[in-house]
Amino acid sequence: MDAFRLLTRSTKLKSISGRQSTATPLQGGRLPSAGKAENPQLFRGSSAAEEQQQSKKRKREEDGDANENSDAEDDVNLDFFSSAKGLLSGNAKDSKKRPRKEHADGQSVSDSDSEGEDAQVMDESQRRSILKTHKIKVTDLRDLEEILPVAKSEDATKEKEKKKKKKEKKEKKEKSAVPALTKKQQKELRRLYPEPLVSFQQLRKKYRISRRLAENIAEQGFSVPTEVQMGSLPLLLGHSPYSGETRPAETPEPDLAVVAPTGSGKTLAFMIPLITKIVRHHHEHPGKREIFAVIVAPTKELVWQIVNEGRKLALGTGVKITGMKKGMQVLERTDDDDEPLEEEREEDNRESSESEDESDDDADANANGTTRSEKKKKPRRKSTITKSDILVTTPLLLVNALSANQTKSVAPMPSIRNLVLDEADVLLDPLFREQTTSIWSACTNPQLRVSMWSATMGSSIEQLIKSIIQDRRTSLGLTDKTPLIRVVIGLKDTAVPNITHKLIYAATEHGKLLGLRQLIHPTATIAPPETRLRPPFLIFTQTIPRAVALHSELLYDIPPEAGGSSRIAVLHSEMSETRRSEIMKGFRKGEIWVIVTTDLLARGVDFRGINGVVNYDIPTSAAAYVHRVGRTGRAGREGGIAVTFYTKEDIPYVKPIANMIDMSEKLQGKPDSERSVQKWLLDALPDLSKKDKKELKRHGVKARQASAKLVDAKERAKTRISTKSGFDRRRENKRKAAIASSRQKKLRAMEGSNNNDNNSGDEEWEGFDE
Ligand SMILES: Nc1ncnc2c1ncn2[C@@H]1O[C@H](COP(=O)(O)OP(=O)(O)OP(=O)(O)O)[C@@H](O)[C@H]1O
Repeated sequence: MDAFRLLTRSTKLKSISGRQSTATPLQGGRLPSAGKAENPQLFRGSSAAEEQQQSKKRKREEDGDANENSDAEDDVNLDFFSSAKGLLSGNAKDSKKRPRKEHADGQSVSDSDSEGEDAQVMDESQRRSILKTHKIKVTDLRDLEEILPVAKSEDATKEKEKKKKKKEKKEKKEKSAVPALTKKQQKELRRLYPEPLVSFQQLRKKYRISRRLAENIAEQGFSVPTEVQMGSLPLLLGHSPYSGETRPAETPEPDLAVVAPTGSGKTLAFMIPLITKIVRHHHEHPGKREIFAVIVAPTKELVWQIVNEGRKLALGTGVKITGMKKGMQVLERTDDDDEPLEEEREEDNRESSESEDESDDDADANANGTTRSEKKKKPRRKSTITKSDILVTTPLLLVNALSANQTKSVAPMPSIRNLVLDEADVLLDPLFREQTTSIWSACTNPQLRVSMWSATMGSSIEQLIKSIIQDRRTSLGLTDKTPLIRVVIGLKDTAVPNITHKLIYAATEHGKLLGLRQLIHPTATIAPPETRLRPPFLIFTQTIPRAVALHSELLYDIPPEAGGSSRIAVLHSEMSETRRSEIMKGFRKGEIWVIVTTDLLARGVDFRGINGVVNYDIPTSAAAYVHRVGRTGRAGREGGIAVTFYTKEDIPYVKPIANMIDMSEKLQGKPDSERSVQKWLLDALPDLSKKDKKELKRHGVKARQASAKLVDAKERAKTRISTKSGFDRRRENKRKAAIASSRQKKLRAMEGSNNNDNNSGDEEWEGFDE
């Protein structure tokens, strides 16, 4: 027997996330592309189901004394608010008072449920323990006054007794009730411990999702829910955050803000509840089809990915999911303003054939029993009012559709009950904010629920969300108090914990190119093994011209016997939809190995087995770093690497990235000596002022900006992506110009001779070209 194994039998090489110590990506079997991830969960001790069993066992052993919870947070003494707290978070103290009742509740549910263990209700210590193990944190974001209805109503009664004499005093009293709590107490008051989803079987047994949907989930090979699914599905499917009990009819579905790592399965987490709700809606209103939910995503690539994922889940459930296209009509209008221009109609037809999903059936064509070719022949107004259940769109496409290409005010969409903002922080960023809020306010249904999802969400975004919700309530005159709940998985705004980070100083632009070549060439011996890249991988640049230039530099770097230039592609927003879609397909099929791109592919796009990400140009914010590198290490896959190059020009901007890498490695439990960012470097890098951060986010590193006006010629020369000398480049440019002018001449000469042949005689003959 291997002596080392024997010695280490009982030793777990544990990192902070409870994972086994990671080996280098060179060990082929551990590459993200090596196959299916064993477990998609990022934070785990044992599986959630095991955890539930262990927890039950512990509980039995403790013989009803489950209240001796070791969780430090339980020690908070909140006598003053005991009734409200018990109602809201059901804390340990409160459960001490009501163990029998909770037990009795759990019993009654399991008694009435014939489907066994999965349908049983967990007690609070179990819920806390599982949520803690999986780093799921649920918080009520409402104002404390709203969270404390009991305390408030008691106050109100007292005031009534005093016959409303001291109105000012009362307000003072109400206000001072909150500051009386310490920050810790307030925090604990906001914390919720909803029952997590421990297995996908529970979806059917406990939350009564449709049989077909459950089958579709299983067919896709999803066996264990990820943390974001564990935490958010019960909230959205009808489990009350206030206790372990099934949500009473009067408890509304909350608005939800979810911050969970990249690749952690957020799409599934918002799709399952939507499909479930719509299936129920169809059941209650047979024959009625209207747009029930809108999902907004920032790029077309992400829109079509969501459509495709959604369609796989909705197969056979009767739920229709449509991707928004230019010129598509989503509302019935009585005026003629929506009649599209001829070119729009053409574009619409073109996009239909370009969508990533070949089976992209137009909702109306299906509803009318017509084929796509028949549809094309018909006038558009009669055939394209979308009768889909879920519409997936970019903000601009929908705003244009609702405002007759921004010639009218945005029309309301009262049928929408659910609005999902995927990559919510970017949708609420100034770039998209106006469009997103227009869509939000167009959803006038009083029962609208909004859910917002991203791997990063700053506190300013949370504040913005709260104020939008409040403004909407005021403008629609709504009195409901739908809670806004936040679910955070792991540490907020950090990179996914299962990838290796490398920050490499390349000094100059030329140095970056050399560095990249060393990474790509499998035969290069100078490349350190842990930073050698295995395809498929993505390379990010700051601008479109830089992506194009880098692509043409790398075109011949992959040997012909391995497929040569066909293996590498460039993808950016100025390319045609068809080409973009072809490249995405080619990459997914494994025909293309490397994509050089801009931040267009930084968010949301899911290529399951990407082995690495190269930040050829540094990302423009820490959040952008999190999203870019999150294209690898999806669904818990280990072994992905993220390489970031920086040059002299980047030094003033690189600190937020270096900090982010350092924090991620700390969380991974890497010792100081193995960190890719050494402490001396962190100390030496200059801090970035708020203003500079903003500027960087908006325009990127100045020297690389696409706009010629902003950068002088000398600076631009420094950041040019090319290995050719100035002399060679000038010579080549001259040669290209000579060829072009000769072609022109020939063309003109041919046109001249044609005209002569036709006896048109309009143009002067310029003689033969030599
Ligand atoms: N329970 C699960 N088990 C295994 N794989 C899963 C599970 N849920 C989702 N996945 C897979 O995980 C991958 C990432 O999912 P998804 O694209 O929804 O991530 P995300 O959280 O939206 O990421 P991003 O923040 O980058 O948008 C997908 O390939 C998806 O099929």
